[in-house]
Amino acid sequence: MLLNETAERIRTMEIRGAGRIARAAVEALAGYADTLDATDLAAFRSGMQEAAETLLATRPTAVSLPNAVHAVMAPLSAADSLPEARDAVRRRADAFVTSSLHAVERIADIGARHISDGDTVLTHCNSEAALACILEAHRQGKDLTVYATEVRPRNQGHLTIRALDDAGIRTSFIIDSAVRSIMNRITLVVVGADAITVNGAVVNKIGTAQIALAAHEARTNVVVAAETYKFAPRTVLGELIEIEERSPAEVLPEEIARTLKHVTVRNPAFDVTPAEYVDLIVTEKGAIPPELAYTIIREYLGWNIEDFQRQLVLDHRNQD
Ligand SMILES: O=P(O)(O)OC[C@H]1O[C@H](OP(=O)(O)O)[C@H](O)[C@@H]1O
Repeated sequence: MLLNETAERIRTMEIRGAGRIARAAVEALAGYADTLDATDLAAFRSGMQEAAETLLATRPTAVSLPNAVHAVMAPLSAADSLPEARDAVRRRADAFVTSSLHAVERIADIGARHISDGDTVLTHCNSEAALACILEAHRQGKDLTVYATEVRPRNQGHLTIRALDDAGIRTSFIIDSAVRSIMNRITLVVVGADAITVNGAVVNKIGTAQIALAAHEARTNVVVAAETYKFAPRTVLGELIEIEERSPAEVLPEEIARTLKHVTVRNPAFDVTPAEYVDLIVTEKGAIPPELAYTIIREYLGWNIEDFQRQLVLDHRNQD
């Protein structure tokens, strides 16, 4: 698929879900590298940089996107020739896709251990990683009931109930605002993540934070299923995760909005759940309490404090 086409499909959410977005982006970069008509290495690097920026501009919140793009673009600066650079992009992209799919499988195995026979699980949105845990627990023969939310305004809950139904899992479908009223029946909340900060806060689909708050009040555990590339290295520098605000037309039809003079329709797509409302984060490297998010950033994403200090110096120089 062409790079611009992939970017558009990510922007319109035809391709969605933090992991799927990351895999689609690296595949688009590899395809672009194969066909990029560059006469020398410098032209290739700048063409690839432009392509990376087009992809990064599609959706701002899911950190899997910049992490995946970084993984593919990193070897470009070390390459000595154009064929070597082209080859490195392809190899890195293939490796990312393989390891991403493998990570989801590992998360399913590890996450399923935290789901017990007889659990009533609440999930929100349509997370590949969270669903993988639930489906694996079911596959292992655990008797589960799942509550799935609708997920206004884009209705990702419809995808979730289809997947649960296909697997033969007993499922109740509820509107987002019904969460607190059914929380006393829920024994475990399992959700995905678009980004996890260094202090263990979880950025996920709008509504996750109030689900976690209701779970906290009811003393119900909250498990987050997230690959290590959902952890946000730059939050070590104090950078905040940008929360995407999507078109008001997703929430209220324009013909109605047009008649309302004093009403502004807001459509934040994500919210932030503080670490204190999260009990466990299941990654492909193991399950950790949110307080250990920094260890994932340091050990598995390969970003250490020296990298950040160098980055800070560079940022200051650029500002001067
Ligand atoms: O990577 P996986 O686990 O599939 O999804 C992680 C998260 O990405 C989705 O965002 P959107 O629907 O693209 O806005 C949801 O917020 C979901 O929880």
